[in-house]
Amino acid sequence: MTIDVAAHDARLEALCALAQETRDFMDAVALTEVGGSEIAAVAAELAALTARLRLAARETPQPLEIGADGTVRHLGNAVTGAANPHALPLVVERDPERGVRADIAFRPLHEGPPSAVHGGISAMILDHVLGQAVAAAGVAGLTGTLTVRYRATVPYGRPLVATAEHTRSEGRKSWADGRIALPDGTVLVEATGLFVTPAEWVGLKVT
Ligand SMILES: CCCCC/C=C\C/C=C\C/C=C\C/C=C\CCCC(=O)SCCNC(=O)CCNC(=O)[C@H](O)C(C)(C)COP(=O)(O)OP(=O)(O)OC[C@H]1O[C@@H](n2cnc3c(N)ncnc32)[C@H](O)[C@@H]1OP(=O)(O)O
Repeated sequence: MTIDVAAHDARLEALCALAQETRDFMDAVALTEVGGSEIAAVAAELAALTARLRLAARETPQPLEIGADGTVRHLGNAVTGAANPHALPLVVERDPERGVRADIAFRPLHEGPPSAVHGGISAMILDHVLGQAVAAAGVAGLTGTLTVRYRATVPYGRPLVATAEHTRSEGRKSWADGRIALPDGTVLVEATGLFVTPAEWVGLKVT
């Protein structure tokens, strides 16, 4: 079987653009003040679009890909996947001082308590960045436990920063600490997690 790489890449690019349009749509749904009949008309158009996409569908989102250089791309990931409308998407970078870091831009869509971000959303982001910190340390694993301390409510609509670092490993168990903070370093939520490397992942190098 031959794969047209250019067509494949162009399709994925189009899918990522569709996911971003979908995020914009979801934001608009959360904030709209248009009238009921207009809402019903938009819902009908949306249902027709959904039917078009379902004409050809996969059973799972875009898969995790590990490049020859060990870099990981997971376009279907719920936190980082550019092709997944659920994702912010978060862009996680290696931080020379602190393991990994990511700029976060929460939106009104993420509201939990009035005017603040849902605690489960913050926990999801922390789960992910802690996981990437242990992966960056060469000991990628699945979350065993995650402990979250909510110090202050998390605002949406303003820039925030998530950081995390691997702290230690014992056998297949690895620990990481992380936090979501204001740009001035004020910590809003902090977490510590234990990640277990499945036996079949031992030795896997991801960067
Ligand atoms: C081969 C292809 C690989 C492809 C993927 C490759 C790489 C991925 C690459 C990059 C990843 C990049 C970033 C990651 C980013 C984010 C991470 C997202 C994290 C998640 O969103 S992930 C979803 C939620 N997560 C789960 O879905 C886990 C479900 N669960 C299981 O899959 C198993 O449960 C597992 C694997 C956890 C353990 O299974 P197991 O059979 O390997 O473990 P076992 O029993 O042998 O225990 C060994 C030692 O760990 C201790 N231990 C075990 N479990 C523990 C627990 N929960 N708490 C505390 N300690 C625990 C034991 O007490 C023992 O400790 P001791 O050695 O001291 O006795």
